[in-house]
Amino acid sequence: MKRQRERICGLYGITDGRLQGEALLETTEIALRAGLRLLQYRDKTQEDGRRVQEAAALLALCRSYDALLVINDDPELTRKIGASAIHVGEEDPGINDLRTLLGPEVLIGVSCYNDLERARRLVAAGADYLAFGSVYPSPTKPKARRADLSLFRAARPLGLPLVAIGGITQDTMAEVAAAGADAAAVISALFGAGDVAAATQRLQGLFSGKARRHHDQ
Ligand SMILES: Cc1ncc(COP(=O)(O)OP(=O)(O)O)c(N)n1
Ligand SMILES: Cc1ncsc1CCOP(=O)(O)O
Ligand SMILES: [Mg+2]
Repeated sequence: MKRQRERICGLYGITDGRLQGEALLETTEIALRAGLRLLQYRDKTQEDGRRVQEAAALLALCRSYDALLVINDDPELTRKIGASAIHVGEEDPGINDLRTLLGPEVLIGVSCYNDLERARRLVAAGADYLAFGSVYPSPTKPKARRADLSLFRAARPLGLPLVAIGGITQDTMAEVAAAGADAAAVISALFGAGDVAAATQRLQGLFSGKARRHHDQ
């Protein structure tokens, strides 16, 4: 199966590490039922047994909604459950090692922070999407480096889908889309919302309403 870069668009939900087990699966299904089609499993613990169980269950759930599951950080977990996408940052394994372990068909997303040179290098190395952020102060990762929204215009010629991350809420979603991001990755404003179904629909709608059609630019 070919890497599905066109699926990197719109609302990109990332699981909240505070949700585990049944609560994680139930909340994720609420978001999927409300229309989420791109999900990252992000769990920064070392609790491998639970992580394998949760990731495998999320993969089955995502497939039943025709959603793409991306695994954060962990190539071994990606391989073990047979996921078709992984996200890595500067402290994670590099693209060459990932291709050796996971093969040519797995989609690889990379964190570029606020660094266009890093983005250029990772395009050359074979990345499938580029993430920039934190575009706003992030409640989940308050110490994350900040990145300006102007990066999305600057990175457009690199030719890959562009993801914005960090502190994105209903108040800022339209601005992120208008800046030229293809997708907006969200943890707190989605999985921390009182009504996850309503938040999914609202965030997705705000993004789609302002998304640029890049071929028109
Ligand atoms: C879509 C997306 N963008 C950026 C990140 C951050 O990755 P990283 O810098 O490796 O930090 P951690 O998430 O691993 O703490 C991401 N996970 N997803
Ligand atoms: C993983 C990560 N990398 C930069 S900010 C961030 C967390 C995003 O979460 P939130 O949407 O709650 O700010
Ligand atoms: Mg990482």
